[in-house]
Amino acid sequence: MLYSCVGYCSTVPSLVVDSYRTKDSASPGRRTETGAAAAAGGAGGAGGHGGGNNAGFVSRLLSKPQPWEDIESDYDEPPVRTASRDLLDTDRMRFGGLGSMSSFSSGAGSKKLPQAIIIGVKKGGTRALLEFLRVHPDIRAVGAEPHFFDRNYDNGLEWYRELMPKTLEGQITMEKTPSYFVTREAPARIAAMSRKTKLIVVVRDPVTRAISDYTQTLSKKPDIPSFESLTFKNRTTGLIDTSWSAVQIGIYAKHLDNWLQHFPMEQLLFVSGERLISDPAGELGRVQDFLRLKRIITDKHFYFNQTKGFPCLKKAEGSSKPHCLGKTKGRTHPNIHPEVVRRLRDFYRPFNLKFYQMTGHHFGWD
Ligand SMILES: Nc1ncnc2c1ncn2[C@@H]1O[C@H](COP(=O)(O)OS(=O)(=O)O)[C@@H](OP(=O)(O)O)[C@H]1O
Repeated sequence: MLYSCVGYCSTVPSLVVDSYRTKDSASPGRRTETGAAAAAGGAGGAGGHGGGNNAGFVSRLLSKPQPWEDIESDYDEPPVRTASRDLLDTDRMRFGGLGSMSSFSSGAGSKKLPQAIIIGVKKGGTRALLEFLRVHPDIRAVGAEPHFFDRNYDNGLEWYRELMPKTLEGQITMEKTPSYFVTREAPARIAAMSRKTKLIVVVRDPVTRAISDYTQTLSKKPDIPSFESLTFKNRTTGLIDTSWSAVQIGIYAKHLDNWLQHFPMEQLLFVSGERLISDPAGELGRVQDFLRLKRIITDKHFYFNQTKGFPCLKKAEGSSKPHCLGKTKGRTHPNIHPEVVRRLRDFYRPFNLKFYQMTGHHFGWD
């Protein structure tokens, strides 16, 4: 199945470069990224904490108001273009994944708005989670990222519903668009669709996540400045540049606070990106419970592929063949100087602690 990204592929990366222009392009000075991707403890679910006082806490930790609107969403995933209704058939054909195709061609069932959405985080492991979930017979998901609640909202809910695969009674419709988690308008928009929507967030150590994010951009724009020069506002004082999206996305407590203004914590599930790699069946068990589905996806569905270095499916949905994610998932990260990693860890520590407190779960990043 071929994807295209009309209207985004060309414009989105240039936004990234714009944000780099003010930056120094000093040499990378890369050595090793330390402490990254360490397997964390489990993941959090309902914690019952409201978002009331968190904004004050987070803003005290940040030196200035953040330009949330500028967060770059340069994903690997094929986005759905801003489409008029007559483009929908083409879009349907591009929604890779046998699930959407088989639902489409079978003609059975009807299209429904999603009852559950993977809202983030970028580079957290969102594709792996969705691909694994699609194995479940009671889940039907869109392959591409609709970006409805951030970029395509003006197309209206009917446009969005049309993108969905057909489902039968009792089946859950899902999509994933990782940029929702950092989109200020997304919580209110999703709540306006349905206050009952279940929200899943795959979170990953924010330092590793930032490096992964940078690695992705580097793969597309090899001339960008070094990770180090983008990380600091002032290298000598060690002041972190929180306006750089790779840094900003990892301030999970701040983004979560925005969601808690519109959804109770019980409707959010936090999946550990680290555990999704070290124990995919365990995390999938939690997700199936959260979605009130029978635990059908178990450790029998996974094997560890030594070449890939990640868990893969023994049989992909609608296929009898083993399936690993593509080569844009599980890239080799550049070595980052340990001092830079340490500074970033120090920066994120209070936000991480706040996030653990809010979710009622310790993710083990510190
Ligand atoms: N099973 C499996 N196979 C391959 N990759 C896996 C898997 N599980 C989690 N991951 C991690 O997923 C990271 C990419 O995250 P996302 O899919 O959320 O990226 S994106 O935001 O949609 O671009 C990707 O990040 P990088 O390693 O930095 O490439 C992987 O570490």
